[in-house]
Amino acid sequence: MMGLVPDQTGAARFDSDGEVYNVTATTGQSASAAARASDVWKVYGSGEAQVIALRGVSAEFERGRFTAIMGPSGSGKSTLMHCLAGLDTVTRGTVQVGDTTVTGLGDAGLTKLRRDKVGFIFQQFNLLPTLTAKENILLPLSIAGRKPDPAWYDIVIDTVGLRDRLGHRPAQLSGGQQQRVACARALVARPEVIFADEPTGNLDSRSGAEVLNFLRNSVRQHSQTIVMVTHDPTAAAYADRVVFLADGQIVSELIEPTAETVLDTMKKLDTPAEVAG
Ligand SMILES: Nc1ncnc2c1ncn2[C@@H]1O[C@H](COP(=O)(O)OP(=O)(O)OP(=O)(O)O)[C@@H](O)[C@H]1O
Repeated sequence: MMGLVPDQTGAARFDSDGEVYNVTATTGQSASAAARASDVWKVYGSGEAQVIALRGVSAEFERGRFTAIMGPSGSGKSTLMHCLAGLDTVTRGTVQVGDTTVTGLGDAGLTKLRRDKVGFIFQQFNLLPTLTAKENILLPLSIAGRKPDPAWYDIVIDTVGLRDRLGHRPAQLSGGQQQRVACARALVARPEVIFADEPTGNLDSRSGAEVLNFLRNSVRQHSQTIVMVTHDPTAAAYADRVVFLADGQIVSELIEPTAETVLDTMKKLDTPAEVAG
């Protein structure tokens, strides 16, 4: 008998033939969380057009860990990431990044949060075409009126392997190199947490692997916190932990995932008739 079993928090647990994936994402509170969602609901529209994108999501994203968010199309992955990063407002519930309560911040507070506490990596790179790689990397710090820590800047540039490309503009770089510029831009400010939305979605598998290795190393060697939305089980396997969403709820979690265990869990989520028992 397989079923989605509501737990005490109102979230669901994936239960299949005695094999239970514990959803520790929904329990307890730890001081080491870099980001936290508590009973987050997100409703778009109203009346017949209403969509409930998140239904009481509670999750913690530990400091110095790499977490992937997976789930079927429309399950709420991007919505959750946008709410965590202060790019979208929640309908109900609370979001915290470090010691900042994001929910309730006004425009000035949100701008400060995005400038000082979070870094972003998007599928489309989002580099400014008229700026060189170096100028793109330093842009968020320049806007904030901050200077990079020279030693850290050097580490970031060497880790992403861009030293001989710093004077190039995005159009003169490959997709993989452009995404590495975007990774360096996110890392150089040492944000509390980096949110990556399908960072390898536009890359071939080799460039994708380079970017993922770089992200994983920044977690392992420099204690960066990363939360990444992906559709790709191979990409998710680079993370320390995978949180699975289905229909706006966290339904499963894997620690130390492999591409196989991620794929296996996704297959179960993709067969709702079977899941519903
Ligand atoms: N701005 C919006 N207005 C109305 N509905 C929205 C909006 N953004 C997202 N939704 C809906 O909310 C639900 C969750 O969307 P979301 O983009 O978070 O899913 P996802 O898991 O990231 O999907 P995908 O994997 O396809 O990118 C979907 O049903 C989507 O249609």
